[in-house]
Amino acid sequence: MALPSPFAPEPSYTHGQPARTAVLLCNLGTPDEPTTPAVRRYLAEFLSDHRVVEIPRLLWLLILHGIILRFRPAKSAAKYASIWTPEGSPLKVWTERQAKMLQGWLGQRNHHVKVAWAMRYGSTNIASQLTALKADGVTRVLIVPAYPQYSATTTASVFDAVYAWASKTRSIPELRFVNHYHDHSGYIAALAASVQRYWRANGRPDKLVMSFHGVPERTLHLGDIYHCECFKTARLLSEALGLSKDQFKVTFQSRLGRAKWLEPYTEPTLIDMGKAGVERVDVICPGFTSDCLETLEEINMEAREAFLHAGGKEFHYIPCLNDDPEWITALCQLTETHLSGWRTQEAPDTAAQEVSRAAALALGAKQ
Ligand SMILES: C=CC1=C(C)c2cc3[nH]c(cc4nc(cc5[nH]c(cc1n2)c(C)c5CCC(=O)O)C(CCC(=O)O)=C4C)c(C)c3C=C
Ligand SMILES: [Fe+2]
Ligand SMILES: [Fe+2]
Repeated sequence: MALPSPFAPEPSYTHGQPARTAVLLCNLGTPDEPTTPAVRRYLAEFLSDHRVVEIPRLLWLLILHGIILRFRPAKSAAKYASIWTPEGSPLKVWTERQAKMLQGWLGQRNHHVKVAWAMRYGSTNIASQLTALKADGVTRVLIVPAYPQYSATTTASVFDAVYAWASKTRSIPELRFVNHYHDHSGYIAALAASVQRYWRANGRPDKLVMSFHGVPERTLHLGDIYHCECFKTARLLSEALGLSKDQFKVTFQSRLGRAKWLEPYTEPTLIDMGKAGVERVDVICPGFTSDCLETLEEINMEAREAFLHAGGKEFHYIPCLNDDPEWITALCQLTETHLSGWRTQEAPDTAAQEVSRAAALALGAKQ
């Protein structure tokens, strides 16, 4: 009797076929709908990831299931409802659009590449998308996280999901990973152009606040490079805009729990500015490549309210790069660099095909 294999059977799909290359754009994930049960499902998966919360497992699971998942889903669902669009969650809508545009851009540059998108948590997950790509004959995949700054909490977690899928797969495609692009010239230029465009239309602020998603401060001491990469992005953006040190400020948002996170925190900083007589602030979130709950609700609603309440006069939110053509061009340059050597721009290697076809025939003849 044959023992069952831990790997699912699969066709030897690469046999005699030319290599097919894909780019998988991976973002964080979002609930399927802005309801308490859907948000609870999403948060349960997200916050159970040991990359996201690095404290002893048992203690954390008790806190997560005993406290957080009881109260947070309803509050978060109301926030999601305030930013939801007819097409769904903004994070999903923008990520899908970026993938479509990148497909077109790469196609125009004669790359024979399939561009897909996936989410680390929730629907359209990384495993299901990799399985679909493989079923489509893809043999090489470039993984592109939507995060310009590397963090173990986000980037490494995307990679974990890819490795987990690969560990259950017999024929693993060739894999490449983009770790970060916090200092990529195209990304910085796209950010600078979006700020300049905004300022041409709306005038300039007293301060530009660059707000990045926070992480626990402990991760910095444990060696996470995220903090340094945020500051490098901010410095490069300020240089591109010709700002002096007193014209901008880097802050960190979205703190969760009681531990110390990276400082200065965005909202208290804005409150201090409002109290100190700063009349106009413009806020940009360079670490988010798509608008989402954290930018549209936490910054453009909550932080706005806090600043104005503290005495500020004008609050302007500068949107994320979303479907900005300069950003898609940067994404195209970035992927092109990482695709090099995979010969996506050439016709399939017919000589190699002939050899493998001949080998297949010879094998067939022997059986
Ligand atoms: C322990 C908690 C969290 C860490 C660490 C963390 C890091 C981190 N997150 C992003 C990007 C996004 N986070 C988003 C939402 C979100 N983040 C956390 C917690 C941590 N994030 C929670 C609980 C939530 C859900 C919303 C809520 O209940 O407050 C999002 C938006 C998702 C959306 O659906 O719109 C993004 C994007 C980064 C880049 C990062 C570390 C660098
Ligand atoms: Fe987050
Ligand atoms: Fe938040």
